[in-house]
Amino acid sequence: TFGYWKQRNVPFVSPKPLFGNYYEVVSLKTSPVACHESIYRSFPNDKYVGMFQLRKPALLIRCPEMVKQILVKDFNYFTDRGFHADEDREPLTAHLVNLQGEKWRMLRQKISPVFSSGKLKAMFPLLETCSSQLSHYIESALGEHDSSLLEMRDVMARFTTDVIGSVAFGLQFNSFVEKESDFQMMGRRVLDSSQSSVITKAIRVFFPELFHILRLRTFPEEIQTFFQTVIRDTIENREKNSIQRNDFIQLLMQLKKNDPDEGIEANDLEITESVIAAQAFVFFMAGYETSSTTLSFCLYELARNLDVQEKACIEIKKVLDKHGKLNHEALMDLEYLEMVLLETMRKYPPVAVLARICTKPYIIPGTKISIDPGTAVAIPVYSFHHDHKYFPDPETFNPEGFNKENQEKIVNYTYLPFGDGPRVCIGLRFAMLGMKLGLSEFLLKYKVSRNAQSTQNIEFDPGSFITAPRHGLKVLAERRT
Ligand code: HEM
Repeated sequence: TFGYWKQRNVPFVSPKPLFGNYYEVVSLKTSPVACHESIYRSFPNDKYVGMFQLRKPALLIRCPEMVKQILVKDFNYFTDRGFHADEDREPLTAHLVNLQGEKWRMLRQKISPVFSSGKLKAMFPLLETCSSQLSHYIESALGEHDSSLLEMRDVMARFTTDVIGSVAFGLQFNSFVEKESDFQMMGRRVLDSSQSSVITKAIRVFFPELFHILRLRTFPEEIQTFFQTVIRDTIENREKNSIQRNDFIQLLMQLKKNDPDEGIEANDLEITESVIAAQAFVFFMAGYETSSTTLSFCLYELARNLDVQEKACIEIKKVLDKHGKLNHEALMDLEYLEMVLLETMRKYPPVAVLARICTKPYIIPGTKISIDPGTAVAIPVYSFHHDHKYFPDPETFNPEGFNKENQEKIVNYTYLPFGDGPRVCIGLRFAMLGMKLGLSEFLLKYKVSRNAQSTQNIEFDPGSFITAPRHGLKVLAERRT
């Protein structure tokens, strides 16, 4: 196995027996972000580098043109991520992120209209409720005090749990009131970053046959039962009582009934209750941590860059004056806040590496190098975002990098927080909308800054598959006067 790249004359990183180049990751000594970053930096003159994800050969891409080739032009050779769904034993894993080939294509085609701008606009009132709960919470956390040290990862996790719970599951979670709801607890268990969980996930991705033989589970059975029961009860309740609500569940139920709603194309895929449960589940899994870490990284940076914070706040007030409230149209006008969010995801892309797997024999364009089906491809988003070649002064937080003039200068396929091509994040617009709403609600009323107890430096969590701070993000919050 370890001769794979040598035989092909591809530069590669020397692997360790059994663990390949992932020993440090699996033993939680380093984060996946740091591991890929170190490989990316060790080969400054190469377009791609061979590596081994445990025993599986993988190609780490260093050249934007090749990124385009893989994500877009030659997508037909790289349709899957190499993650696995086991519909029979673990129906909750049969979701958009994991599904492969034709099944993924049909589902994506059916589900895409659910995220259209018209549908998102109709969902907006549900988001508004969550954002007003956010400011009630901050208000009570501040109480009589002028300022208070807040753990922003926790605050924003509550906000995004409420947002996604409301639109994906049709439930009011009240995460700001309850200490920890069953839902939050289940979510936390799914995202468990302990070593045993990391090892199980690694076996699932890199040794799917072994995973199956050992009858391992992606997560405990009660989690499966919990999410399925929540969806079943919601669907039953809505059908029985003819309840209509502008949320994802409603739209997915419409697909189940095969309602000929505008934009929804017919294909052979049957939308069952189990399919709905898996999608609602993945909207939560894919949307919750990504959005909440982005919001907390953003507030951490705003606490360090007070000029940026003031500029963002002035814009929010101006837009509020123009529209009378922070409605859907107002959020569309928040151009500077959008730049702030784009810069946050440049510095801290939640998904640090995009995964693809070669699905049919492929020759790297312009070479004679052949790649076999099953070979993994890793696109190191974090490393592109931190490469001086593409982003001058990458460690400085500077939203101006995304003003109209500078945005045009960004080299294509070097800025990829939501991925690209047919498998680009389906929740992109929804995520931007929710994050803008949470941030503008917050910044309108509160200021963030630093003191000796606030987080000074960020260390990434080695057990997390997304770019997350290891010890939370504390900032000082105070009321605006
Ligand atoms: C800041 C927030 C978010 C970020 C940074 C983010 C990022 C990403 C990235 C990088 C991918 C992989 C794209 C690729 O492989 O090319 C992805 C896929 C996906 N995301 Fe997001 N995401 C966010 C929020 C959301 C939300 C809110 C939802 C749902 C409500 C969502 C649902 C999905 C789904 C279903 C996929 C799989 C798409 C497919 O394979 O067809 N994401 N996301």
